[in-house]
Amino acid sequence: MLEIRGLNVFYGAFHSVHGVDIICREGEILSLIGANGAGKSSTLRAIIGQVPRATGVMRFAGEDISGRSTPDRIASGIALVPEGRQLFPNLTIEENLRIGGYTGRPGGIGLPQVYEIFPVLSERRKQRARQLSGGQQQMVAIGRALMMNPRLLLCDEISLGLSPRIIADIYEVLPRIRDHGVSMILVEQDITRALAMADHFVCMLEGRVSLAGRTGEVPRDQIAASYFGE
Ligand SMILES: Nc1ncnc2c1ncn2[C@@H]1O[C@H](COP(=O)(O)OP(=O)(O)OP(=O)(O)O)[C@@H](O)[C@H]1O
Repeated sequence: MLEIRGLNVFYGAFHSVHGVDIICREGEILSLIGANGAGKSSTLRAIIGQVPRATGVMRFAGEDISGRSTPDRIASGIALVPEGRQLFPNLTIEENLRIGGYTGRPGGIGLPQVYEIFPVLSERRKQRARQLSGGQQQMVAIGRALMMNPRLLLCDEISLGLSPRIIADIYEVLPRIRDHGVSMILVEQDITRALAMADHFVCMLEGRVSLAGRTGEVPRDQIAASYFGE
């Protein structure tokens, strides 16, 4: 589904991501883990085409997307749930969701499917986004990305600032999203949560891949060591 070879990301003169390789297969959940500043968000933003400069090979669904604009990448089936949600606070849930439907791939996931995945959003669809709890806002952010009918959903720290119970609720829904034919790359700082959900993981340290493998096959202490650079 997605193949990245030798990705470099630059912010002006600053070289943020160094030669990163990532493969995400169809139907897979891949966790991208690492400490603050490891380069996880930069990698995610490079996949959707939102970094000032990136080099390397990026193939999605068999096509080279490295030279493509963000709207073209979204149209080909990649959607991002950005860090911090970035909703329109004065628009209703439904209006926020519909904004996602204006871009992306035609067909597939629409409002009925999003409301089926997140029933609470259906009950509150006329409420303004600012009236919602943090967890419900995060559901709207995920729902808006799903309205783009993605084949690959990129999630940037969807658990940030939420209580453990709400995080569990949101993570419980991810397999249902996968059932709609959506592969996922999850950026997380929480190793336990990230590994519990994913098929494969990639651990980053200071802009480089420090370890990658199948979850369950790599010992936990080895993952922790590559996370902290010990
Ligand atoms: N817009 C930017 N301009 C300049 N440098 C940036 C920018 N965004 C990120 N960086 C730098 O790139 C490096 C990687 O940051 P990035 O946000 O990708 O890491 P991260 O692993 O996602 O960390 P976090 O969990 O804190 O978001 C850091 O040194 C950061 O300061």
